[in-house]
Amino acid sequence: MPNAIVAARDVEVELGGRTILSGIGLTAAPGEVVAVVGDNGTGKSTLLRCLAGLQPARAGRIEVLDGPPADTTDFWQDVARTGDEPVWYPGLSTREHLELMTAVHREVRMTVDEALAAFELTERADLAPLSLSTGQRQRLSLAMTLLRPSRLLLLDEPERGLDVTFRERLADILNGYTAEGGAIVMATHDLRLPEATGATVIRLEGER
Ligand SMILES: Nc1ncnc2c1ncn2[C@@H]1O[C@H](COP(=O)(O)OP(=O)(O)OP(=O)(O)O)[C@@H](O)[C@H]1O
Repeated sequence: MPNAIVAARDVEVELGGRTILSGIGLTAAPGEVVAVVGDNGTGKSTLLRCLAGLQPARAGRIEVLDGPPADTTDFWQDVARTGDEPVWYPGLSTREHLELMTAVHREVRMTVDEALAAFELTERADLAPLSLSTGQRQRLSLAMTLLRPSRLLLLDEPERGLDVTFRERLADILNGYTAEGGAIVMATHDLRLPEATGATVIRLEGER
């Protein structure tokens, strides 16, 4: 598909001798959101890892920004990902974790203060991440991902640990990202998030 930021066709993945994904395809052009849904163990995280170049596919074709995904610094210039909890740097506060992002990326999508406000962390800025609640830490992880520039967001269960009010706020934040021309592929168990972001839904079926 011309102009697609991510395009995958007939993706097949085997793990531990089992076929986890088979015949999976998706595309996301600038401004589009794809939500991958399905029961536990149906392969949502595996698919996101394939799109990130972290999991080889046994068959099929995946293109991200006109090339095969690869775990290289060039690739990660344009692609931002959340999944497992990031490594938190000992001794650095919530604010300083965001400042790290501004130090390593030439341009950022928002200032540290704007990110703290958008992710409702202003009051917690001086605490270490490990002193935050689970949901607050997830908000910090998302803030670090959304603060840096990217053209594609790969989000694995971005709603994890978030309360209902912030899940709605997250939909607004993601809509702001796509309005700027970014594309999003997310795995989610929250069916309101795809609806609120106008996502194309891909449902994975299979063994649980
Ligand atoms: N390294 C591995 N070796 C063997 N099997 C694996 C490996 N990693 C994952 N799997 C299996 O692949 C399947 C898909 O896992 P995956 O994490 O992609 O599912 P998921 O849809 O993201 O699940 P959840 O909703 O629980 O997050 C699971 O059955 C899991 O046990």
